[in-house]
Amino acid sequence: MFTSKLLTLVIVVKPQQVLLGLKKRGFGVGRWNGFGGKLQPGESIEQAAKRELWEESSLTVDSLEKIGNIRFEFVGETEILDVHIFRTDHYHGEPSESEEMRPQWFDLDAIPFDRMWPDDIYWFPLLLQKKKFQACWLYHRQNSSDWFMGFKKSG
Ligand SMILES: CCc1c(NC)nc(N)nc1N1CCCCC1
Repeated sequence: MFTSKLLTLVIVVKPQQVLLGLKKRGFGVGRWNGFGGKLQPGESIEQAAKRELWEESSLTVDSLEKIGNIRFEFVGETEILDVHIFRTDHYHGEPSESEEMRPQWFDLDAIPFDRMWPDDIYWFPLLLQKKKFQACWLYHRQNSSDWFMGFKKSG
């Protein structure tokens, strides 16, 4: 019996750079990623995305563009992560470090894919080209830390 957990992910883009945060604790610690997390009761996905962006980077946005959806299944686990991905090119404020994340701007030709989740290299180019995408990934542990990843037929 599978359950799915809704998660948000916001990628902030400016003409030649993308904003990523270094996860300082918890799930995905040590990886650079967009800003996001879980929904709170009564929140829409977009409201949660804006709240998480504010909490993790101090940025606020007027609008978010829904650009993708990726479902992650982890072999041996019954909870599927259903990640709704947003892009924004307009934001207010300056990125500042939070307890969760240390924000940093990266040139588009220097995105640290080797220190991000392994699936990102497949969909970041689509996000940067403003192409919408859907994906299903199957992860399974090869040893204590590494994750092997394969495409999983959607559905
Ligand atoms: C684990 C799912 C995941 C992932 N692949 C595995 N890749 C990226 N970039 N972000 C992810 N989330 C984004 C929502 C918050 C949890 C981590």
